[in-house]
Amino acid sequence: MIRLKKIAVLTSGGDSQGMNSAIRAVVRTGLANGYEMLGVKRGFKGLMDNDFIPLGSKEVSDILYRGGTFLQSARSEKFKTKEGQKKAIANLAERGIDYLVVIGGDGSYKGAEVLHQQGIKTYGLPGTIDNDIPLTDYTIGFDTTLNVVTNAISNLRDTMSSHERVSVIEAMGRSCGDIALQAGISSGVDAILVPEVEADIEGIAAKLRAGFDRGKTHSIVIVAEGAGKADEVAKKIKELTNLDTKPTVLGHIQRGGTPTAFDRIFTSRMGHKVIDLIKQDISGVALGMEKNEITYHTFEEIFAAKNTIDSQLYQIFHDLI
Ligand SMILES: Nc1ncnc2c1ncn2[C@@H]1O[C@H](COP(=O)(O)OP(=O)(O)O)[C@@H](O)[C@H]1O
Ligand SMILES: O=P(O)(O)OC[C@H]1O[C@](O)(COP(=O)(O)O)[C@@H](O)[C@@H]1O
Repeated sequence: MIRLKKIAVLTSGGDSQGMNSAIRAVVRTGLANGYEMLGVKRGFKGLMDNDFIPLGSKEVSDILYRGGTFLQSARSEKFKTKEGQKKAIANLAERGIDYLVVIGGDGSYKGAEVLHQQGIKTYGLPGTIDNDIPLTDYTIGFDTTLNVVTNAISNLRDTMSSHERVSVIEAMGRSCGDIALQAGISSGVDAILVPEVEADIEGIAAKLRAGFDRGKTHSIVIVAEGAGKADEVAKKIKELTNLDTKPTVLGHIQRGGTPTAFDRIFTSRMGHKVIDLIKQDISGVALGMEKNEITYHTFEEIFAAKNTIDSQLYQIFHDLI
């Protein structure tokens, strides 16, 4: 009897909207190409705990439009140890898994790369809302998060305007300001603080004060979490302007919600492409989108590349305020 080749898929690190759609695309395309498909629960933790489930077409129905990940996600310190990795590799061997697809952020890519170095054929799909992975224009969930943040800012603007206040909104992004920058542009905010650029808080405060003196009824400042805390920035602005300033931390609300059409199509394309790479026996690579093409690079290339703020967008923002 011919043994079908086996592909396992897992989600790791912070979840992001579109992970379910990505799992569905990998599974359905894999099945259509004659592979046996399995899911691993709770990321690398499940690999070490031998927590696998068979995935047929039915198991991935009704998940396309759901946020989160039905395979669950986790962060695991134990997997960073040689002992943890040995356990994971032994479980993969025992089950005869030929290929492993890891959907997660840059930390998860490190995990995928250490397995690849130890002989496992691994693939990365960029699952993080932060958009902080080099060599891809987008990560899974980033577009959905932008829409969530844009809607949240719109709600805040209404009440800030009625009360003539300044709103300081903290968005996610520990080392990358893309959520703050792009949601800031889409919302027409007055100032953006990102971790990649040193903030001129006195200059921002002076502009906000001048705006109110001209008759503005509200102002919005968006700060990426890696650039400062909303309450501290709000306190400073209040001190410098004497304007009523309120902090809001958007928190995990940003990671939820049904994925946008963009995230669903993006993940469907990557799921399709990863099976294509498996068929060609190309491994140790992560996928992404560059100039609307689905592309791939080795993990090493991705780790060597630097993720920088989009200077053109940053300039566009400053020319629009
Ligand atoms: N250097 C590493 N070696 C092995 N595994 C790693 C390494 N860095 C991260 N991981 C694994 O990937 C998981 C997810 O990474 P983390 O940085 O928390 O999230 P993300 O993948 O979203 O960036 C970690 O909990 C750990 O199990
Ligand atoms: O949900 P947690 O574990 O508190 O992590 C919060 C972090 O997760 C993120 O949403 C995504 O980060 P990762 O890509 O590292 O998972 C960050 O923006 C945020 O700082």
